[in-house]
Amino acid sequence: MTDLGLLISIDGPAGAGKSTLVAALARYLADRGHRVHATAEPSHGPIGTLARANADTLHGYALACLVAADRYHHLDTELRPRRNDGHLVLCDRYLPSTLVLQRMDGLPLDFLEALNAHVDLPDLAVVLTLDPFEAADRVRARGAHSRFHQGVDSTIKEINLYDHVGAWLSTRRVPVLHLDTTSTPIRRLCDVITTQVEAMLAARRPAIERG
Ligand SMILES: Nc1ncnc2c1ncn2[C@@H]1O[C@H](COP(=O)(O)OP(=O)(O)O)[C@@H](O)[C@H]1O
Ligand SMILES: Cc1cn([C@H]2C[C@H](O)[C@@H](COP(=O)(O)OP(=O)(O)O)O2)c(=O)[nH]c1=O
Repeated sequence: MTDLGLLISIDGPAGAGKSTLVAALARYLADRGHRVHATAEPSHGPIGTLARANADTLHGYALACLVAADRYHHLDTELRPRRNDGHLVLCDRYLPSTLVLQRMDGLPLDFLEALNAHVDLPDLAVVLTLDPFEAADRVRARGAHSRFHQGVDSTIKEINLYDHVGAWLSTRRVPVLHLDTTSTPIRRLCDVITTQVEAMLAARRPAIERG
C-alpha cells in the first residue's frame, strides 16, 4: 500500500464557505482515522504573509508573481512534504483561485499558466459555488472587505470564471467536485468529499488488499 497522501484544493468565491469547510472537513476526516493537514494560500510563510497583507494594494502582475512565489515555496516547505508522508492536505485556495482572481485583475490566462507551469496540480479539486445574492449576504454579514469583492456583479463574474477553471482542470485530468453551498449543510459537503477521497485512496491499493 502506498503512503502517499492527497493534495486537495478548495476554492470558490468569497462567502462560499471555503474556510468553514476546510475546518469541518479536517475534523471529519481525522475522526475517520485519516492523517490530515489543513493549510491555506496565501500561506502563513514569509511570502504568503506579504501577499495577504498587500493583496488590496498590489495589483496585476506584481500580485500574480507574489502569490505564485508563495505557492512554489509552500509546495517545497509544506504541501509536498506533508502529502508525501501520507497526509490528506487540504488547501484553502490554491491554483484555481489564481486562475480566477488574477483573471479578474485583467491578466491573460497564458501568462498565469506559464507562471504556474511547475506547480503541482491538485489530486482533487473542490470548486465551490453558490447563489451570488447569498454570497453577497454572507460577505456582508461577515464584514470582510477585499477589492475582489465588489458585490453581486463581481461575484457572478467570479462564479463563471470558477466554472471555466473546473473545465480547465478536467482537461488536465484533475478530478473536480463542483459543490453548491447555497443550501447544503456542511456535514453533507464533508460526506460527499470524503466518499470521493476514500474511493481515490481505495483505488490505489493493490487488488489483493481490496479483496
Ligand atoms: N454550507 C454553508 N451553509 C450556510 N452557511 C455557510 C456554509 N458554509 C459557510 N457558511 C457561512 O458563510 C460565511 C462565509 O464562510 P467562510 O467559510 O468564511 O467563506 P469563504 O472562506 O469562502 O470566504 C460564514 O458566516 C459561514 O458560517
Ligand atoms: C490564493 C490567492 C489569493 N489571492 C488574494 C485574494 C485575497 O484578497 C487575498 C487573501 O486571500 P483570502 O484570505 O482567501 O481572502 P478572502 O477570504 O478575503 O478572499 O489573497 C490572490 O489574489 N490570488 C491567489 O491565488
